[in-house]
Amino acid sequence: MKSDLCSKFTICIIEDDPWYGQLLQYQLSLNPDYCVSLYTSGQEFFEKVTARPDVITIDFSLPDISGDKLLKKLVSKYPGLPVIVISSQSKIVTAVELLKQGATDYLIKDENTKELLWNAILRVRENVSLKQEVKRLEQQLHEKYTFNNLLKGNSPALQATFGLMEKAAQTPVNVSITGETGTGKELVAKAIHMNSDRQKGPFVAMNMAAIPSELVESELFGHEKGSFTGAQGRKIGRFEEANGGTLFLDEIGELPAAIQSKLLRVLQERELQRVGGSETIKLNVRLITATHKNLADEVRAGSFREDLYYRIIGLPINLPPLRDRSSDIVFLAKHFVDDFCREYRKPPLLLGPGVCDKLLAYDYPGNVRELKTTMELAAVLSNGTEIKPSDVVFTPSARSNELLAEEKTLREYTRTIIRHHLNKYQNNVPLVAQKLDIGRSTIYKMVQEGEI
Ligand SMILES: Nc1ncnc2c1ncn2[C@@H]1O[C@H](COP(=O)(O)OP(=O)(O)OP(=O)(O)O)[C@@H](O)[C@H]1O
Repeated sequence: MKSDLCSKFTICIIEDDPWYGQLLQYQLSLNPDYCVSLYTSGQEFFEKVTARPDVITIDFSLPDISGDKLLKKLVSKYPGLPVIVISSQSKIVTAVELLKQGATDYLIKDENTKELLWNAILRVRENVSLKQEVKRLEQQLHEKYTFNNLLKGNSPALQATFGLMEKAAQTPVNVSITGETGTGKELVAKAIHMNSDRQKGPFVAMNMAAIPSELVESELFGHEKGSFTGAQGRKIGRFEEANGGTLFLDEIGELPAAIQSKLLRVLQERELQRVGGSETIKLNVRLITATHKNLADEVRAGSFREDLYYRIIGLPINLPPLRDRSSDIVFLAKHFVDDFCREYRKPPLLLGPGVCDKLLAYDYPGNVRELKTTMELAAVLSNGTEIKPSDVVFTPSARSNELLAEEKTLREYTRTIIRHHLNKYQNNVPLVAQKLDIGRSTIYKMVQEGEI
């Protein structure tokens, strides 16, 4: 690339006064990392230099071309190249004009020029290496956030999800993600954001179920000082925080009815007013929602607004539970163990005989999150070079503990379990009977008798 210059940091000086030019060349060449060449006119520079230098210094008053014209030519030939103008003119307006046109620095010719130029070039180098570092980090970030790198697994269901995520990343359409807890809904939302043209904007996540209902409105839309008791200062809401990026609303089914209409209005009008405020804030936010509920059922039951449902549904992505994508289970288990060993600098661990069978026999109510913690614990418990079945411990889920603590009769437990399955499988009685390994007639009878 730099064959006509050299492989070091290349500096071209364009200066018609040979004595002054040589002085600058000598001074800069004291740095062994620099390769400095001198040209006495713009014409000589363009004739001799074909490769892009790292920095150019130009004399403002050359005989063959004015400083501003030369600057324009250099900026258009080498976009982004640092150009330092050296001039005997100390007029501020000239300096400002040249800086506006793309000069990196403007130095006055006097007894301090050598030192000022030395420092200006050090700054340019610092800037160049910072830009390279940013580029490298951006590249790394991009690789880190590719779908394959974020979401591990080789099941056909996950591959199909990648196809939908690709479509979502390419367009600004709203996205709604459904799936049981721990299936990776937030990860999918983040991956879409990081692969969309909003990747440099913020990704803001808010879980509706985690916020007391009386605070949801102010969390989402912000508030002005004094707008309600306890509002001691202005608060910027999550919508405003996410401006220019993506807002991920988890557990959208929990959104209080009173706020649903305000959310609909904000989405339709793409602007909001903070609670207690009158200023209108324009929004440019991509919305991704998630829920483990069946929102269509919520609409039918009257607890979720139909118009809001159609507004947010956009591109639907369903993440199947982990137990229904068994080919991901062992793949993910291995991935989490490898990750854990790398992070804690432990030698790699194999999955020993019997581990895969044990992993595949379990039903993962907590999905990938549960598998992850189970495998991390297995890696901690393991004493040798492999994980044994006894290292894989499935902790009873909080849900089942809670359920047992209720101390119901067996009949009541049966009813609860059947009701849960009917809700989950949209009242598909044959499927529920098959899942629970009971006769369909048992279910029909309970329904008939009003027990369910
Ligand atoms: N395919 C996957 N590959 C790697 N890690 C995953 C995958 N799916 C989920 N995880 C991990 O599982 C955990 C749970 O994921 P996440 O929080 O995205 O799930 P969720 O569906 O949003 O859960 P919840 O409904 O409880 O909010 C996270 O640690 C996430 O990194």
